[in-house]
Amino acid sequence: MNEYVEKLYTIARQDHRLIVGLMSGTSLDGLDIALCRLAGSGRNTVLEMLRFETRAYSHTFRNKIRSVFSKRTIDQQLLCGLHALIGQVHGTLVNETLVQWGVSNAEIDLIASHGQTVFHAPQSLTGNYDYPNSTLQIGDGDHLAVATGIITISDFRQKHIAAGGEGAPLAAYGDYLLFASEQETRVLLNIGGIANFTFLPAIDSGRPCFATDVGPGNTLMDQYMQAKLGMEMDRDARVAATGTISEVLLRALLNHDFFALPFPKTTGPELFNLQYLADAQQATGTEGLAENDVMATLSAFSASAIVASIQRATGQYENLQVYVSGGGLHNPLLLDRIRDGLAGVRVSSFDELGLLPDAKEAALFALLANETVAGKAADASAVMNAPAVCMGKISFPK
Ligand SMILES: Nc1ncnc2c1ncn2[C@@H]1O[C@H](COP(=O)(O)OP(=O)(O)OP(=O)(O)O)[C@@H](O)[C@H]1O
Ligand SMILES: CC(=O)N[C@H]1[C@@H]2OC[C@@H](O2)[C@@H](O)[C@@H]1O[C@H](C)C(=O)O
Repeated sequence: MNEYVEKLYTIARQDHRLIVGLMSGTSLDGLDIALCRLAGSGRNTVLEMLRFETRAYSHTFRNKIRSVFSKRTIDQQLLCGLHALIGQVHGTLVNETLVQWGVSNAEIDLIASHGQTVFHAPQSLTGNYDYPNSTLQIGDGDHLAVATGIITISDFRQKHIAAGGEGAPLAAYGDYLLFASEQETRVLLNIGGIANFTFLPAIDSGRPCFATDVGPGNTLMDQYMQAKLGMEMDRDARVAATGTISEVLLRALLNHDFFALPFPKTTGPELFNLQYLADAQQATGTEGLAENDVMATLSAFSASAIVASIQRATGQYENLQVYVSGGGLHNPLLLDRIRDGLAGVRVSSFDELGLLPDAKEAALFALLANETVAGKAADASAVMNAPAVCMGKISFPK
């Protein structure tokens, strides 16, 4: 028998597993690395985060990814090269981080690698029904397995699509398994490049859970800051806070069919990009708006889309509790606007649920790998659009 088949069998039967979850999101800021201890599976899963670190990408590496990221026309040689390069870089970052933590590779049971999304193309976005829903994450898992000597599970989104989904948001599974409460109705809002939330009505209510993308989180603000001001982000909303919202531009930004689509739905920077902003500015004659006013408006755009979606999903619910994770949690202006828009609803940081907000998505992929080796496919069947599948492909180190 292949030694790794036997090893995987042993790992699957352990009462707990040490899994390194990896996430590189749409912000391209770096690789989130979460060392998690997972016991059990399904609704009995206990996830404990032991270590977490974001390893920032170098400027050069980030720009290499940007050369193909969410673009419809690209150089295929670059895409091919990046598929291998990202796998290698992630392998090196995991090795370095484990050394830094004083953890040996042999102690780790599995790596769970999301990879880098370079294009997301649900039919609802492309309008082209000759092709199925599709999404592409690169950074091949074989490179991670060989570089680290650790069995690696990667490329989680394809099975979701094969089973009828859009490949996202996969947060639905972990959010439901770990955080659905018997009595409390919860919205778990993640504000990354794209904002998404999981709606978890109290289990006792018997109502369906679902996870959906909402629209832009930080991506438009980041893209604008990079293009116009040469900065990676509007740290602490210093620029947006000095601007004035253009109501006419805000209305134009919010006027897109995506916002009227029923839940659950997904999107990406393929739609929410600088062209989207330029079109709205042109339609409203606001091309001359000062940069801080544009930033104030983009911040209001993200906040309004988030508030409207949460209200639409939860309208009739009382005692609603919103828990926020993702980089947008660190943007005070954005958070204030969301709180103002959701007046009467408790909006707090995700760490109230016992998990570091910045680490949530990386930990989620550790949980998905745990389900794949030790769970049952049907474990999240209470969630709408969460097909009962085990996700990810398994790479052996040899
Ligand atoms: N102090 C801060 N002030 C303002 N914005 C911040 C701050 N810290 C982080 N952010 C925002 O958060 C972003 C990173 O968020 P995060 O790491 O959650 O994104 P991601 O995981 O790449 O996205 P996604 O979930 O869409 O894949 C940054 O690009 C920035 O826009
Ligand atoms: C295709 C893709 O990479 N989508 C990401 C992205 O970032 C946020 C949002 O858009 C979400 O749908 C998803 O990631 C999270 C981890 C998810 O699948 O739940």
